[in-house]
Amino acid sequence: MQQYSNLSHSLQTARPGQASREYISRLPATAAPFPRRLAILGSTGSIGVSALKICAAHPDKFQVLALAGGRNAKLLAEQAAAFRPAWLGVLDDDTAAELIDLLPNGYAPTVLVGESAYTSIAALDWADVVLSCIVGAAGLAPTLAAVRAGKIVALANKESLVLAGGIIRQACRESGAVILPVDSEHNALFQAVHADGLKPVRSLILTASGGPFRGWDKERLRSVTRAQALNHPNWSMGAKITIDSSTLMNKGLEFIEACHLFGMAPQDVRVIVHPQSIVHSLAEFVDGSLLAHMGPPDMRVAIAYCLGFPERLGTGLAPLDLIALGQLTFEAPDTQAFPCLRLAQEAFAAGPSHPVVLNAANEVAVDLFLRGRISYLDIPACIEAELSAHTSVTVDDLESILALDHEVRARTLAHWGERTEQG
Ligand SMILES: NC(=O)C1=CN([C@@H]2O[C@H](COP(=O)(O)OP(=O)(O)OC[C@H]3O[C@@H](n4cnc5c(N)ncnc54)[C@H](OP(=O)(O)O)[C@@H]3O)[C@@H](O)[C@H]2O)C=CC1
Ligand SMILES: CC(=O)[C@@H](O)[C@H](O)COP(=O)(O)O
Ligand SMILES: [Mn+2]
Repeated sequence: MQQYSNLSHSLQTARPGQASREYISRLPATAAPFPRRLAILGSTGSIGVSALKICAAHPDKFQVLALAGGRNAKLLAEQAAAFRPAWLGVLDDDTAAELIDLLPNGYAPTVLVGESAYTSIAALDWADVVLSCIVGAAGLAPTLAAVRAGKIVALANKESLVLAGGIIRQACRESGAVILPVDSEHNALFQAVHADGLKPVRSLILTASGGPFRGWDKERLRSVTRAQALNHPNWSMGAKITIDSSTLMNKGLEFIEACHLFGMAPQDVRVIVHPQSIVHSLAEFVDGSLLAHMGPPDMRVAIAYCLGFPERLGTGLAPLDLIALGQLTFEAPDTQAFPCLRLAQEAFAAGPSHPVVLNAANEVAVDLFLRGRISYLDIPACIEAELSAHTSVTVDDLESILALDHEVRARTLAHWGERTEQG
């Protein structure tokens, strides 16, 4: 793993613009040995399920060592029966009991329970690659545990970088861990920057679909329903990120993620709306060239790239039919109707504790909206109110980040959870 590890570690600790040509001669042709031993945190979610499709398609390349879900015992039991990992993780005792009941006779994995299950699995000695795809702030401690253990971390949980980008980058430097970005835009950028041998980058351009309400004004957004907001035009994803996509908070989180991941100054990361979700992002170089990554809107592309890096693995996806697509269009984001992108950019500029507040308020607001307790437009209103009330505090370790996260959650829930139920 060593050569592989060095290359990618350098990529993320240096700004691409500062990377020298020496990387090119170190590009590994056949670096990490297969089969790779894989731990998946969040295997019962949308990303986890897609990742297991890649594993099933390449049984010679991956050994599934550990799977962790939250509370979906049935799906985890099915996955465990198919892949026979030695370790399983779940959130609570009831789920563990249900899971154990469902496991096939003669297969007795170690079942770990509770929050420590995820950090233990993340740091398992035997794991080569950890796929971090738990949703939300719950993914931070496991991501950090994997990074501290020096793993190759295929990172889908963008919230980890939003909450603790600086700490994670420092931990990568100390442990030699590498992060391979799974998030489609950052994976696209990784591929574009990598393909060009890490030459100086002038800016990064993140594409956004614009979500299901692209072109709507605030008046129309007032009456958005849960079902409408969960109906993403292009991607099939978990509920929380689907709502984030619709409010443009997803792009706000991704803006922060990109700044940390690629060591970019905020003014060098731009967002454009591209409703077809075929161009997944673009890197702009000093000579004016733009390298775009295109592909079908299916996360198996990005996941396979990370799990197989630097090899490319088959995904079984049909080739893109560009003639059938006809046209690819681009437009500016509407930050009046969708203020969450601006709120995230302002939070990033305001200092490290603001993104923690942004994320906690957003997670609570999205959950309240999904439960019919607040309206769609209450989501940005709630986040803006929390950010306005916040004065910077020091968040320089996991404990202080989680303490602030819990405090903001409690306050947001107390204030917004008590409001009149929505029809
Ligand atoms: N889906 C996508 O296409 C993309 C997702 N991402 C990111 O990847 C991450 C996962 O997204 P997605 O797969 O859509 O999410 P899902 O909601 O589909 O899945 C979430 C996973 O996390 C588990 N989980 C939820 N809460 C906890 C908790 N408190 N402790 C431990 N495990 C928990 C769930 O377990 P269970 O269901 O068993 O309770 C499930 O396995 C997110 O950070 C998202 O932003 C990034 C790019 C694209
Ligand atoms: C697939 C993926 O990476 C998502 O983050 C996606 O980008 C969501 O689409 P939006 O562009 O609508 O946020
Ligand atoms: Mn994305």
